[in-house]
Amino acid sequence: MSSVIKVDIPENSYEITVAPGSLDQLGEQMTGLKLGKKVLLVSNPMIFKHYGERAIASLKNAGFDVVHYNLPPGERYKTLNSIQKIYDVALEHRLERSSTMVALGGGVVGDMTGFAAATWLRGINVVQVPTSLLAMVDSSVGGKTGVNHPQGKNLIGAFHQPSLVLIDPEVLKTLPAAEFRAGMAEVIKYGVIWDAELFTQLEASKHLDQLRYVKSDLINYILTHSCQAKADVVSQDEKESGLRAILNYGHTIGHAVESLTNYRLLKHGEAVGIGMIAAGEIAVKLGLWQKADIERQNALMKKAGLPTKLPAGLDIAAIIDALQLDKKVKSGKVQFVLPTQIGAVKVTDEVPTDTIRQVLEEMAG
Ligand SMILES: NC(=O)c1ccc[n+]([C@@H]2O[C@H](COP(=O)([O-])OP(=O)(O)OC[C@H]3O[C@@H](n4cnc5c(N)ncnc54)[C@H](O)[C@@H]3O)[C@@H](O)[C@H]2O)c1
Ligand SMILES: O=C(O)C(=O)C[C@@H](O)[C@H](O)[C@H](O)COP(=O)(O)O
Ligand SMILES: [Zn+2]
Repeated sequence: MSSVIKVDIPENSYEITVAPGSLDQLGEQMTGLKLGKKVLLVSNPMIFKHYGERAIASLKNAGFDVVHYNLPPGERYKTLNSIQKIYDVALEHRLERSSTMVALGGGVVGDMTGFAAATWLRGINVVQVPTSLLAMVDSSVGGKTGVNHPQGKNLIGAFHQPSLVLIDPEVLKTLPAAEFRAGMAEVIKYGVIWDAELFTQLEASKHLDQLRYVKSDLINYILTHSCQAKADVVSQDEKESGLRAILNYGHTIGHAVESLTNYRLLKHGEAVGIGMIAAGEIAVKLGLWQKADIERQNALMKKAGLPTKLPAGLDIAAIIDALQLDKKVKSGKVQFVLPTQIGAVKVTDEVPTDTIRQVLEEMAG
């Protein structure tokens, strides 16, 4: 079963195709988009080993002239230094304004390839072919691209929408289980912030961490509902001047924890899950959310195999300080995305620091 979701942004509209086996149709799918002949496929060694040759064969069959480059794997390499290496390859192979970079990988490859494409020759085409659950449901859609600064997460970047997002759920078969679990945090996020029906479906599933092996329509349902939620939000507010901030649910504390632990202890999705629990607890303490609802959220997080406590030994004062580097900070005030019911959130800067501290202390591992 395949589905197409439209991201409707003036002058930047594109489609997200979710279709099993579609990796072999990459070239064909790109043909209709009137892109130039030259393609730089960016991946990492592990993903390239699994899927690189198939992607390249499909591109070549469709008449594209392809070179490829593998980034070192991992969040620690999501840096300007890695972007410089992509530029070097782009220069060596004379990528032109009409050329395309194809990101074949998880969110790290996607964010960096997107940023290189956004900035090379002041912007060339990018196609996202996400291979992790997280990249399929989140990072490949919406055009946020970038890298980390040594002091903080995603501090350098640009909005640059892809020309196409091509999701082949079959590639999830090789995704390590822990990565699948981490991606599920962003799926649960959509349930809490936007799509109560998705949330209920996740609650009804017995095999949240095994879904990619189970023969059921649920994985397709999860991919399409998550992409639809993101497309709905981004279509209304491409550059986060308002509504889009809700996609940052769990990220205010999540990003602080991720960068304070030097991207070594937690995967992005795990840190976001911890941040969602913290934001939920803050919402309950402020009387915005019912206890019964946060219990549902946290039960889902446990069922998905996600951590629910802060890593041991983290300095709570350092987390509170790091919140100041969040991109949502306005006039020095930290903004939180807080749930009000399953499927709805509000953004507020009225969260007392004492409440944040109390919640973090309760969550200390
Ligand atoms: N731009 C956005 O809107 C957005 C949204 C969410 C997250 N992000 C970013 O995405 C990144 C996290 O992405 P991620 O969770 O995909 O991590 P990742 O890109 O590091 O991928 C996780 C691991 O899975 C491996 N992998 C990926 N697909 C595979 C497959 N099919 N088979 C085997 N191995 C595979 C990768 O090699 C890597 O080791 C973070 O940097 C985060 O900030 C960006
Ligand atoms: O697309 C968005 O907008 C999001 O906030 C999605 C997040 O899951 C993602 O991690 C994003 O990169 C965070 O954005 P940032 O602006 O806080 O870096
Ligand atoms: Zn995220």
